[in-house]
Amino acid sequence: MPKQELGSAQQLNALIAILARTVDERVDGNPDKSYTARLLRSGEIRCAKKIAEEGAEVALAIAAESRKDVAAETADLLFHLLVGLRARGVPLDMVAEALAERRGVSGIAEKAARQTKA
Ligand SMILES: N=c1c2ncn([C@@H]3O[C@H](COP(=O)(O)OP(=O)(O)OP(=O)(O)O)[C@@H](O)[C@H]3O)c2ncn1[C@@H]1O[C@H](COP(=O)(O)O)[C@@H](O)[C@H]1O
Repeated sequence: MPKQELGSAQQLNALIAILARTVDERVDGNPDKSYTARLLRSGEIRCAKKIAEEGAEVALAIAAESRKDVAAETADLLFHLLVGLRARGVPLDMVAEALAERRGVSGIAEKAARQTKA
């Protein structure tokens, strides 16, 4: 399988930024006309349930469906994650910070450090 291209990640990054802005704009949107506005209006628990549902769909797609289905389900999940983050008032900066803090730290080393502390 070819390695992930940096250009593809940058394209996804740009699209996520645009989508996050759209989600922001929908906070005061009309729930009769906007799915995002409706979901935001329905509260954090509803957003959380949608994320769980979409996450399970990604998992099923990865296990047993086509690559195209995996990509489509992942797009659904990313959208619902953005809505859930907005519903909880978690800015993308905070997620970026959490990811940046882990950069270069192996998951194996991180788990070992946690087990030493316990
Ligand atoms: N990326 C998305 C996106 N991905 C998925 N969805 C919607 O998410 C919904 C949930 O998917 P499901 O398969 O679970 O459908 P469902 O069972 O009918 O949903 P529920 O009744 O359980 O909520 C569907 O209605 C999809 O259309 C999206 N809706 C909107 N966007 C983006 O958000 C923008 C703003 O959309 P509106 O807020 O609707 O104007 C759009 O232009 C898109 O760019």
